[in-house]
Amino acid sequence: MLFHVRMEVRIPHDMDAEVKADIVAREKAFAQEVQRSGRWPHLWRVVGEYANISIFDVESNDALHELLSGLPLFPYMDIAVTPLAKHPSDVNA
Ligand SMILES: O=C(O)CC1=CCC(=O)O1
Repeated sequence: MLFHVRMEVRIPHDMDAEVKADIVAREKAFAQEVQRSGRWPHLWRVVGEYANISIFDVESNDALHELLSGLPLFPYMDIAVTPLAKHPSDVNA
């Protein structure tokens, strides 16, 4: 199942710099591990925002929730999920 996911990062401005750096480093390592597994085929920065647009390819809603809630930045992100279905005019469908 494919999902379009928008993540807006909202780290508190008063977070300790070392704590922030550790969370961001763990986020990167986790994200790259999931990308290498094939379950996170697209990760794009939204121009001008501390936000990303991602495509996930996972087996279920529950699998996506488990993955997203495992992100180290999860407590500091606003996340919007859009489930995707095949478009009847898609020549690749
Ligand atoms: O910086 C972001 O958009 C948040 C994030 C998601 C995966 C990652 O490595 O950073």
